[in-house]
Amino acid sequence: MALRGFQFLQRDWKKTKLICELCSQHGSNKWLNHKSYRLLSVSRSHGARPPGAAETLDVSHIPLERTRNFSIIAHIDHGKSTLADRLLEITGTISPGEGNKQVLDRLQVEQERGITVKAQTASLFYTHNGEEYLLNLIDTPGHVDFSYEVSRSLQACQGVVLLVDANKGVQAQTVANFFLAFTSDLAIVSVVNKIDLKNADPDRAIAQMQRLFDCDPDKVCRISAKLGTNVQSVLTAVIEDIPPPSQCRRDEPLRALIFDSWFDRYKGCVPLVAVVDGQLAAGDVIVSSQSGQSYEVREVGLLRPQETPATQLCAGQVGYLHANIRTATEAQVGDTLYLKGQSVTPLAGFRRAKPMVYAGVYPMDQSQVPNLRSAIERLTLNDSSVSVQVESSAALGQGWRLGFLGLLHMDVFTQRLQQEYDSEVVVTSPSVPYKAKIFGAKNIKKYRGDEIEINGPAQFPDVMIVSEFMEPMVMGTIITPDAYFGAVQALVMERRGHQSEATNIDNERIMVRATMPLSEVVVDFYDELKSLTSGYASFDYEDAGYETTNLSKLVILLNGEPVEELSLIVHTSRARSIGRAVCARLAESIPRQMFSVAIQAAVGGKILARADVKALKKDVLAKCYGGDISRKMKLLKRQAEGKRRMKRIANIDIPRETFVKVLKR
Ligand SMILES: Nc1nc2c(ncn2[C@@H]2O[C@H](COP(=O)(O)OP(=O)(O)OP(=O)(O)O)[C@@H](O)[C@H]2O)c(=O)[nH]1
Repeated sequence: MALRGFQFLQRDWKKTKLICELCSQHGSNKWLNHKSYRLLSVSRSHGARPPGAAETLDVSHIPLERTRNFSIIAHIDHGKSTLADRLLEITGTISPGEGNKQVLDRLQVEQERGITVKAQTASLFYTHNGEEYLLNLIDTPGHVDFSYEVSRSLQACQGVVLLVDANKGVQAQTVANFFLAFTSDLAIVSVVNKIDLKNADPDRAIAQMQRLFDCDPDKVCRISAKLGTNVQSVLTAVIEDIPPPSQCRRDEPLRALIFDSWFDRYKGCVPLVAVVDGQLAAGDVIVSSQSGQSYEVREVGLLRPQETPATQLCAGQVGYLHANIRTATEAQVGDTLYLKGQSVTPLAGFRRAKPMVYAGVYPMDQSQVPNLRSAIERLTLNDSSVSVQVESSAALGQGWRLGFLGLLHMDVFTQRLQQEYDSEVVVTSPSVPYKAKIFGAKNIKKYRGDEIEINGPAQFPDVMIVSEFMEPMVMGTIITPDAYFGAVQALVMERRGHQSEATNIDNERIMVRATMPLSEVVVDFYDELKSLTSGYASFDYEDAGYETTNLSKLVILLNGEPVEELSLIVHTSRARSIGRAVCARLAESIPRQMFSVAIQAAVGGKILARADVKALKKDVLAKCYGGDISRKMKLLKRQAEGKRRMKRIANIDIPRETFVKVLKR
């Protein structure tokens, strides 16, 4: 396999360079100097084996009793990926070394931002009391916007390692993740990390865990994932306290649940499956229970963390398969695979993620629509929490209305579109999913029911026919030092929230639970909370249904022309203040044009706010007296490049980022 790849790369070096640029870290023009590591980099990032490492694993002899499937869960930055690195090292999956930093954070966006956005799996072999165990580890993201990755991963596990930072103690996402694991009936191994820090207080963190989660303080592992201190005790606890997947049956017909998948340009869709019953090997013909299509399996294997082929995958194990599945829509997460000719009951699959924010996503130019369509299809295969609907706009042309789990999720998704699929996009102002009850909807052709969902300003109905508007609410959990309790309460009230409880989790910190409108939370609540509490408070939220509200559509006009893409749905009491803020922000971010621009915010034809951008002719060559022509060309080229990144709306050039910026307070 590696040799074939090598010959191919030598024959077609242009393609090779392209691949490497996609991997970006290894992009280089110097083909001759780089051919060996180029092959390695292609291998690493696309999952194949490096040369010489191709050995087929046989894991069929490891019984269910010696198999453990577990996730590492924690608040953001408490050290999940660092612990995963140490576990990979201890089990010999990767060799110990300086270069092993967050090995499972393989996406470029993860490395750039230093956060995990995608759950990653690795199979480890570990000998305990003279017996070999197969441990399937899933490293999960910590940020609330990626909680769908956590809940999906937990379905493939029988237990979790719950990690708490010894310095910061229990945080809001720790509480949310604990309840996710607890309600899924999973065994919990409690671990306090970062005990090496100067101001670490593991006793305080353990006391908090005991108080909130009722865990046995003597069983909490105290570790430093960074230095490797006591990490072995985590592996022992995983083996002793997490049960094996005993509900799996190896002698039953095959049932394999797809719980992740990704697109490989050579191998097509690569599903990652949890084999629940039976076994799966190369040569088997499998059927998708969703599409009914059948495929011949070419290869099965384990992630270590690269793809490593195996003779077979047995019930209780987690691994990938290659079956020449060509289109991204064929291997959907939640699908059950079974052997052709056998009849089985499909597995329950996954609850679909409920989008928290919607935004229009459009190509920079309409000729890129087919590319963007295929990029969105391939990326949503790897991120199944994104919902997709086709939409079109007068100014931006054909595009898509995508549903995300939060603004960070939206940001990461659009960054991945650009980095992994070279698709640059314009994103319109995000909006939460509102609802409206319509008078006499039966008589209005375009409404099918009494209640409609409003996922963006373009869908906002005429207020005359609406009997009631409803907005999505969330139950927020805030953990804050008690010195900031008053400030936090004031912030919650300012954001139209109402506090339902406040619990002391120790002598210094309070956990506040409050119901708040999602629209008030989603944009910048966390930033504001962090700055109010000098970074000490943490925040997490969960869905809390809908409540009646009063909404208006704030229309933004540029030189008198309404711009749907910049319009917003707002709480009526906030229309004027948001209108003013949006006009001011637009005035700052719209570059001065050849003519003056009037920016207005209006509700139902009534102008509530206005700002102006004065006219200007930008002569980039103004300071270039005589001189070299290449210098002038460079300046003009830079100006043209800048213009390309703008979107022309109502004859006005608007920078791409403006659409999201208008929402910030
Ligand atoms: N001093 C010290 N630092 C640690 C330890 N474990 C992790 N860190 C540091 O904490 C930071 C966050 O670590 P990560 O492993 O990325 O945390 P994470 O929980 O995976 O982060 P997300 O996946 O983004 O939620 C990094 O700078 C690590 O080097 C530890 O035991 N001691």
